[in-house]
Amino acid sequence: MNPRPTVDFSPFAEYSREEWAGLRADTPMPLSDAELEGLSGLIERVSADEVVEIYLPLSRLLNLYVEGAQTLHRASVEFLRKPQNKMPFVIGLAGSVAVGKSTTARVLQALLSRWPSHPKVDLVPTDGFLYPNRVLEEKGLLNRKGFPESYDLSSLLTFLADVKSGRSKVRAPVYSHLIYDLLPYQAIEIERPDIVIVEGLNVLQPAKKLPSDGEAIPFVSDFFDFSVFIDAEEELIESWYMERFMRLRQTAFRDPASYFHRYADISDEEARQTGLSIWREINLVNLRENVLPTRQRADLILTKGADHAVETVALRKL
Ligand SMILES: Nc1ncnc2c1ncn2[C@@H]1O[C@H](COP(=O)(O)OP(=O)(O)O)[C@@H](O)[C@H]1O
Ligand SMILES: CC(C)(COP(=O)(O)O)[C@@H](O)C(=O)NCCC(=O)O
Repeated sequence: MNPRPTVDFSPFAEYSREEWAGLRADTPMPLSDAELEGLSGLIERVSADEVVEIYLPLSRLLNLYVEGAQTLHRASVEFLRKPQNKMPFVIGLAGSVAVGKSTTARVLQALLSRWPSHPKVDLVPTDGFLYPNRVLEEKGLLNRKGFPESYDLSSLLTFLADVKSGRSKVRAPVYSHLIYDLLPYQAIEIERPDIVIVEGLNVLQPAKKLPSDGEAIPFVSDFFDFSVFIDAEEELIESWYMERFMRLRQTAFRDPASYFHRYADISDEEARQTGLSIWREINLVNLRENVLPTRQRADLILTKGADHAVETVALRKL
């Protein structure tokens, strides 16, 4: 008997690194070595190969989506015969703690802002929408930072609704990893952006009912025009988390203002144990319970291997 032909039900088309790199076409590499250096996070610089082979094709694809949305917006303004403000294109960027969201967000911001049709690209990390430590403590959530319930969801939704209604100036609160809390008098102000990149663990979470009135509320991702999930094996992410933790111990934790200052002077082994237990008891649990289950909701999944090198790219079929 002939085996049944296999049917591909996956909503994604998968590209190997080589196939994806070939989609760059003639997009020029717009970043100098010095700019790349400035963009990288704490430990390793993002390699020029990575930018050329992965992030340039992605910026080219996103440019097509953004220009398509701009054309559609102009057509509907004409149809409605009502003047409307500039409408930013919103990109959601999700994935585990330490998988490389903020580094990727900064690379994309730099690349996307080189296109003349969308030069103003703003970046908003969702940690600014965590409840302040005082509130987390009252709610018994101080050890659940990053879990869905640790965010002020209505404030995040209000921010996104303001951005997507074309308001000319919108402010987002700011979280500090140094003091491990919100910065009370600071805000990210975004003013008439072309693109907003919203980066955070939980941006693809399904909607929850707000306890206040039991009304159904939107998904955060309802406000996204495109979303990206960054994925990697747990062991790799743990090693990136630990590398960053041990490096911070020699840098930021030395600052007496740092919440983690007490970890600056303990032995390497004690620090390693502390970092590992924060990873295993908080961030890994959150990855398994809340973050990973949202992966299939993204429009594009970047899967990384060792050294943060992207090995496959899965793009939602249109
Ligand atoms: N593409 C990359 N190439 C090299 N190192 C990277 C890359 N992306 C992230 N890193 C490193 O991995 C660690 C975690 O990255 P980060 O962007 O801070 O993660 P997240 O925002 O997801 O917590 C940092 O030390 C950063 O320097
Ligand atoms: C601040 C974070 C929750 C990330 O927030 P995000 O910007 O992804 O919304 C995370 O990086 C973090 O610090 N988690 C807390 C783990 C701990 O208690 O140390």
